[in-house]
Amino acid sequence: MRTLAIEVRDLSKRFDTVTAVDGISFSVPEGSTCALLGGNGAGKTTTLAMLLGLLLPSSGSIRIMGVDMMRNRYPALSRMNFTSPYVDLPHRLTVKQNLDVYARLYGIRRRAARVASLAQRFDLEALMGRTYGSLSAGQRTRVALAKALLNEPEVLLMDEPTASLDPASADTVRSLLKGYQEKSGATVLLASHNMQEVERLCDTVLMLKQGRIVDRDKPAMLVQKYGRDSLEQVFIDIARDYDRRTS
Ligand SMILES: Nc1ncnc2c1ncn2[C@@H]1O[C@H](COP(=O)(O)OP(=O)(O)OP(=O)(O)O)[C@@H](O)[C@H]1O
Repeated sequence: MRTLAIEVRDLSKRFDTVTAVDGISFSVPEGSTCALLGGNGAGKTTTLAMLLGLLLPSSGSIRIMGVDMMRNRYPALSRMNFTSPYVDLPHRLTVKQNLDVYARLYGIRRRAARVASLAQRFDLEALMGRTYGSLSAGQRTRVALAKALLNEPEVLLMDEPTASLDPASADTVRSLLKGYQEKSGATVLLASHNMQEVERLCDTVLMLKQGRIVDRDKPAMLVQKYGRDSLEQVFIDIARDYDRRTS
């Protein structure tokens, strides 16, 4: 049996009157890629933020690489990384300075070589001297992705990794992510609204609705189960409360 890289049990998050995440349980086996899908406000970002320790859960447990994240997440954090449109990099530092600072923070050996190699992979070489704050949204996304791979994470959490990228850049980034995942054997959990991305990258899908997991399976199995041609149609069915038993 494969080792579980991520194990979430009965996880909930309440904000005053809103229950953003409502008792979800799931696990992600080591080396696999799992998608969190759901409409706006379904609880994807809140779930990822709790996994990263940015938000304290109201209840439940999280284990990442066997580490109880509620007790002491530090042994796991150095082996993880993340991208999120809600967490910015320092605007006044150049791209090169940003990557260098994070490489120091992560204690990377042979920093210059690692930064140069990621800059080349993410097509950042021409941007290295520019301040991060002066970049376009898509350029910032590429920098954030390079930053996320600096420490060669074993677990990668990604919130909308290609949201602001043009189709060609998004395609390149997906290939890079898939290549990294296959080469390193990393475990990836990503939230996305892009169904083609999910079908291409993910082994399993967790369908979230109003903070609950309403379905879970391999992308192809979901398409088959709902009698549809694509994951996009399944997503719309679930969002609109389609009852497959009556079809
Ligand atoms: N800090 C907060 N205070 C109050 N409510 C919050 C807070 N953060 C999130 N929520 C609420 O929790 C619910 C889940 O939000 P979350 O951002 O996790 O959804 P999401 O699935 O990531 O949505 P989207 O696809 O729109 O990014 C929403 O109803 C949201 O309004």
